[in-house]
Amino acid sequence: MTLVLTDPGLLETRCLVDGVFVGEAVDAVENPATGALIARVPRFGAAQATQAVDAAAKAFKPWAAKLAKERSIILRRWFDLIIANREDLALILTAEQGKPLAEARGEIDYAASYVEFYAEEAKRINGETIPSHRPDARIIVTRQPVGVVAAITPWNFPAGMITRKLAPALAAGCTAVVKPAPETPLSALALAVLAQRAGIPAGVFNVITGDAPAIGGVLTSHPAVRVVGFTGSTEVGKLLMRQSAGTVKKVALELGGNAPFIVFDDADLDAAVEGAMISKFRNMGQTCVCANRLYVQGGVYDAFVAKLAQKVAGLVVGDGATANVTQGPLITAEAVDKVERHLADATAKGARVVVGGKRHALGRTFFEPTVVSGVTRDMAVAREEIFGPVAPVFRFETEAEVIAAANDTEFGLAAYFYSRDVGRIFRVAEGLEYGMVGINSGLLSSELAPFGGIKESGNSREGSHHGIAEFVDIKYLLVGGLDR
Ligand SMILES: NC(=O)c1ccc[n+]([C@@H]2O[C@H](COP(=O)([O-])OP(=O)(O)OC[C@H]3O[C@@H](n4cnc5c(N)ncnc54)[C@H](O)[C@@H]3O)[C@@H](O)[C@H]2O)c1
Ligand SMILES: O=C[C@H](O)CS(=O)(=O)O
Repeated sequence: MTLVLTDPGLLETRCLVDGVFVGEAVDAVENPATGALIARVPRFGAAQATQAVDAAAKAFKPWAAKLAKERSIILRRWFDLIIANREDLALILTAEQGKPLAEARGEIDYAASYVEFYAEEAKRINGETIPSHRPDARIIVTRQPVGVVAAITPWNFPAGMITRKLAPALAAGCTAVVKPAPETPLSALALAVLAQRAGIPAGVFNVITGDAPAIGGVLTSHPAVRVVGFTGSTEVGKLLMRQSAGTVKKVALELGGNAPFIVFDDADLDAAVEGAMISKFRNMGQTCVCANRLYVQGGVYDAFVAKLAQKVAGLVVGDGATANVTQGPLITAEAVDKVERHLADATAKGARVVVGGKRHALGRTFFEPTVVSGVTRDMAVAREEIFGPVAPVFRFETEAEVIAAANDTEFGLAAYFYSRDVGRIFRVAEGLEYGMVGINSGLLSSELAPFGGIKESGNSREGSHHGIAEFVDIKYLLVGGLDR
């Protein structure tokens, strides 16, 4: 399906370095639903990454010197332009990432909400005074922008993961170099076009595509880069952390997940099924906060599995650009292979496919939305991020048992549970070792809340006023001699 935009200028295929779109079209960007070539983007490497960082370093002081209100106005203009171009941005996103258009529109709204929020937060990066320990001196604490930020982002939310870093960074007065995922660079480049139109000055926001290890090598070692913001797999996050040690950079990590989704006997079962559907099947199961393990208490296990399977059977698989499609393709054929491996492992160890369970008749990167029951902790789906449309349902009997099972992972990003018992709600919420817990809800992401994980799911928070902390240095001023 040809990409027809109201503003063709948003299909930018060059990189943005120091306010100029540059680079030759080399690396293919393909539609995961059809395999069709959408565009080609530059294959930049270390040299161009260095140029981008140098441009960001040059732009830092003038950008930081602007009044907070001036940055706020420019960011608000960027927000207005994103909303005004929502449909084109959603079409680009669906074309390169595959999610249904309705979800892509939702992601553009979500991405824009961070720009809107931090356009306001820019004016509230306050300092403080602290009662002094000396009569002749005063203690002042200020918060100043760190400088150049490197942002490396994933393919599953190609717009939201950009603005969730860029908005607070720019609001704080930092400048940035963004390396988007090779599967989905066009959303980042379209956002860069709109950022330029909004008046974000040359060098403040740079986007480079190409050789990830070579670019990452520069972003994690260049002395001008103060913060490396990374959203992606835990494996790559650990690598970038190691590479950043040489120059003691702050590394803000948003990594993988393995979310438990727990349904107690006292839950509102229909609400739990609804929550499981959105938590599991949003973006075809390709989100870091997807329900990865569904634990259902014995008393409602069979009823829950039956209700869930009925809902899953009603999902419509197809090209995300087609109306009424609710499940698009997975991002690559390799992603389908991984899902197939997980299912084969589970069924070989005794799990039962209740609905779905195989590659979709559409072929290529399409997979049938699937529910498996009788799942046990020795199966790969209990330990690994599935990142596909498969809902493995475990049975449990007691509260203590399920909290222990839910915490039995190196990950700690999101967890969910359904109960209407207030004592249980507090016991389980406090017992779960996760950065975020959805209680009687399968969706918890908002720009108003601190998004992030613990353990090997990451160490940073994005969104809310907490999201600024990654991009400012706290400076302590002792003002003495006040008695002379
Ligand atoms: N915690 C969160 O907020 C969050 C959000 C979205 C995705 N994720 C996680 O991201 C993963 C899926 O995304 P993905 O497949 O793009 O992850 P990935 O780690 O493979 O890639 C993420 C980014 O890192 C880049 N990259 C890969 N190797 C690199 C290297 N050696 N040097 C520099 N950059 C490198 C990639 O090009 C991409 O831009 C999942 O694990 C998912 O859970 C987490
Ligand atoms: O995949 C990770 C994203 O952070 C998902 S969400 O849209 O923020 O929930």
